[in-house]
Formats: sequence, C-alpha cells, structure tokens
Amino acid sequence: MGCTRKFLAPISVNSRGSEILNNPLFNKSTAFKGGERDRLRFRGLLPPRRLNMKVQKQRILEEIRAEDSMIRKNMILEEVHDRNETLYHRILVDHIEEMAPIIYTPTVGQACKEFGMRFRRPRGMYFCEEDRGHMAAMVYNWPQKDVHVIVVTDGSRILGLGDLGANGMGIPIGKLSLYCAAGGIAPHRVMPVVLDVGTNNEELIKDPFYLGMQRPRLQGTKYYHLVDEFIQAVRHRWPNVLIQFEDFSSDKAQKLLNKYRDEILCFNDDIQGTGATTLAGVLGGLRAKGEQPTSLGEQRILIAGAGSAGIGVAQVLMQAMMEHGRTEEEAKKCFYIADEKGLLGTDRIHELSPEQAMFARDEDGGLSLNEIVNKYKPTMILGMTAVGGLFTEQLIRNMAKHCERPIIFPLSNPTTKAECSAEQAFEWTDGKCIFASGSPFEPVEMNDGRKFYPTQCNNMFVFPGIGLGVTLCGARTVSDRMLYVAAEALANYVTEDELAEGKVFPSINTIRDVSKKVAIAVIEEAISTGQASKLTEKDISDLDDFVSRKMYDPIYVPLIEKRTIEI
Ligand SMILES: O=C([O-])CC(=O)C(=O)O
Ligand SMILES: [Mg+2]
Repeated sequence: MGCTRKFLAPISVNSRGSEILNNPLFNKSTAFKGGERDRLRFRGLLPPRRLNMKVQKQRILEEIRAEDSMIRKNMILEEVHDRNETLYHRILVDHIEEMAPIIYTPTVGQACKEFGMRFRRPRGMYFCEEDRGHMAAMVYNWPQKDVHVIVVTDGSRILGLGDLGANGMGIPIGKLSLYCAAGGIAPHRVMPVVLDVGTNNEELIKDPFYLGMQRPRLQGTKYYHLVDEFIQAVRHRWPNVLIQFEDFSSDKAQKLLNKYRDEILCFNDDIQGTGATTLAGVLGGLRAKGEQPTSLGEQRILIAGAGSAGIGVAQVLMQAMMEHGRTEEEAKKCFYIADEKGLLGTDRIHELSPEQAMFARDEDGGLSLNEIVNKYKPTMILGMTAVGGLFTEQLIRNMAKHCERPIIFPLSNPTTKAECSAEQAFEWTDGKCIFASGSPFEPVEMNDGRKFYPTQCNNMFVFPGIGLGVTLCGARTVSDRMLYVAAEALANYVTEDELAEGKVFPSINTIRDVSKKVAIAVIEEAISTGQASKLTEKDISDLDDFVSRKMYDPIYVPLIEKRTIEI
C-alpha cells in the first residue's frame, strides 16, 4: 500500500503551537514541514531535522521488532496511538498481520488484565451509577462532533477472561483501532465506551490500582436503566451513531440485543459478528470439502458452549440453512449444543433462556461431548466455551473416526482459552481436519513434511465492514440479512488456492479489501430493502468506487490555522 502521493486539501485547525503537537489527531511530530512549523507557530519546538512518515514508521517498527514481549510491543504501539494517530494507523494498515495480534486478540486480553497498572492517558468515555441523570450533558464532554461508531462494553465477559470490570476498556479501544485501520472509519469518528456498573471480580475490588467502581455489579432494572440512559444520551447527540455491544455476559447480551435491535442502529459483535464470521468459515470449510452451500442443512453441528457466542452462531447458521430452503424445524435438528452440564435437552427447559431452549433436544439431554460425538457423528465441532484444552485428543480422534474431514473450530479467546491448538487438531486428525481458530496460530508442519496454514475465524473480518456499510448508507438498523450477506461476501473472498492450503479465511493482509466487500454487500442489501436513508438504487452501480473514496487512509494532511475574523 505505502504512502501514495495525492493532492491533499489542507485542514484548518482551531489550535496552534504546542497544542497541535499534543493533539494525537493532528500531530505529525518530526514530519512537520518548515512552512507548517511557521504557520502554526511552533518553530523551535521540534528538533530541526524533518523525517518523513516512512522513516518514522521504520523507527517504530524497529523498536517493536527488537522487543520479544507481546505486551511491551503493545505498549510501544499504544504510546504511538496516544501521540500520533495518523502514524499509528499507517503502521496498522501497512503491517496489519503483524500488528493485529499486538493491539487486538490475543494481547489485548493481557492489556485488559493489567489495565490499572499500565494506565497512562485516558481514551474513551466511562459512564457509571454516579453519572445517572448527567449522561445527556456528559456526552458533550467528548471533544469530537461527529461520532459514527461506538463500541461499548460493561466489562462482564472480556474475551474468555470473565469479569474484568472497567479494565475492559482495552476491548473497545482495540476493536475501534480495527474499525479505523481495517474498516476505513476515520479515528475522530469513533468512541470507545465502558459502562462501569461495578464488578463481581473480588481481586479487582481489592486491587489498589483498579480504576473502576469497587463495588458489586448493578443488577435488574437499575442496570437496564443505566444502559438506557447511556443509549438515549449518545443518540441525542449523534442520532445516526452505530452502537456495537461487545463482551457483555450472555444473559445481558441477548436481552440488550432483543431490546434495541429493531429500535436503533446496533448489533452485538459476540452474537452476530461471531455468528456471521463462523458462517463464512463453515461455508469455506464445505467448499474445501467439495460440497455446495446447500449441504449446510445436511450437517450435524456440535457446538460446545451455550453462551451468547454459541447460541449466536447457531442462530446465524440456522438462518443460512433457511436461506437455502430448509424449514426452521429441519434446520434446528442439525444442532447439538452442549454447555458444562452436557447436551441441552428439553429436560432442562426451565433453566434455559428462550434462545437456548429453541435448540434443546427432546432426547439425550446431558450427554457429554464424547458421547454426542460417538452417537451422532457430527461433521463439525465449534468451541465457544472459554475452556482452554477442552477438545481432548480422544474427542478429536473420535471426530475424525466418524467423519472423513471434520471441521474443527476452537473459537475461544485469547490463545490460552482455545479449546485445542492448531497443531493438536492437525496431528490428531492426521492432517484431515478443516481448522480455524479465534486467536491466531502459527503454521503447522507435520512429521511427514506436510504443512498447514491455520486461518483465524475472528469477527474482525466482518465488524469493520458492517460498520462501514451501515454508517455510509445511513441504515436505521442492522438486519439479519445484512449479517448474512456480510458472511457470504467474506466466504466468497477465499480463493480455491487458499482452500487447497487449508485456509478457510482470507489472509489478514487483505482485511481492508475484505471490509470493503462486506460494506458493499451490506449497502446493497440496505438499498434493495429500502433501509438506506442516504443512498438510492441509482447509487448501486458504482458502490466500489464510492466506498473506496470514503475509506480513511492514514496520511499526513497539510494543516492551516483557522482564522477568526474580528470585527
Ligand atoms: O475479540 C475477539 O477477538 C473476538 C471477540 O469478540 C471475543 O472473543 O469476544
Ligand atoms: Mg467480543
């Protein structure tokens, strides 16, 4: 990609001098040209030699690469984020495969755990019980006028790490970095949010450096009222903003989604984003086996984990089966969903949520994973349990005994929570499985010399594109069909050659293009169903060009001082 030369219209800024150097959205540091240093009145405040962005980038890359520890690499990059957002996003865009694991999954998990200890500068907004009644005013404290995307968490289920309270802020920050770098949303248009409703994590309550409210989580109506006040407040200031719910515990996640999905522009990434991404991976897996997408409705799908992600994946896969002509009843029969008590059965219906109950089976409630595999011979197993190592050698070998090429997706994050590793899955199936994982794994070389390239089944392949699409076209809600077409666009992106190498997702290096394709699919769907308030049928013909032009590209733009005319 690199820094292409184009004519750039200058931006006029309201500040000057050292204020600009301290504003990460405008700061170019040593790259400011002489003329700008004069115009903006900070001549003498920078070392004299001017470096260009390429050299600045090289220096940061060298610093990162000289460091072995992932968390230290993360700190180096986040410091750049705090100083110079343009350079930060340039580094992400140009080296996304190398940088994504540093600023996002898996390292972001550790960054959250150590959030209090590592705190330097604030980023994002916090809303807590003390702010009740003030939120409508508080949102005007945010310095940017035109926010397009908010990622919000209550910190109750951060990746597979559980309740991390306000430390969860690392997740919205990481997700929004991908929105900018991978989804082409400009950094001044995103806002990370933590709803600090307390924490039930005793360690945090005792931790002297914890930065959130040190008290038990709000529950019941108080909780839902707080969320509601936040939603009303941000929508009052930014009526068209997209709200992405992230890492809420399963009970809250589904309820909030049900409450808001038809009212406002929102989606839950762990339910719907994971669902769409996994569907794309499953379609890729079927293609790799030489099967048609219609065969989806003939699969026997074992899902380990009945939380928001497990059920979300089942819902999206079921929807896809129905797109291909199955009835709901037929589709439901393809699923075997198990939680820590075994296969979800109607015998436990009273303790299941309505969404779980839908998939409860009349027979064999409580069967273990091994028993399910032996009895029902699933063609795929998807792990969403946050229990590292749950897929044992025996379980995976049994999968391979009953199915020539089983699809094995351990999707829990971060890496320590993955149900099995790539190496284990390939070894235990003698290289026959089709594999993808939530966190990244290195390529696997078998004893006989065969090499496999595991790809990442991570919602980063869809959420930036969905966000880009819905905000560009002015959609009023995120519909199920939008998620479906997003999954289809992602699945179609994978080439035959990639499938032959065992890859069911595209390379992360192509993520900007993937996001563009996802955005286009979402916009087409919105236009054709009359949900795009900003675009019409006639815009469909050059959507590719339109979306490309709208995508943020991190390059230095000349700055000029905004002049106020005094009369
Ligand atoms: O953040 C990720 O890598 C994927 C995700 O949403 C989760 O695991 O909760
Ligand atoms: Mg998540």
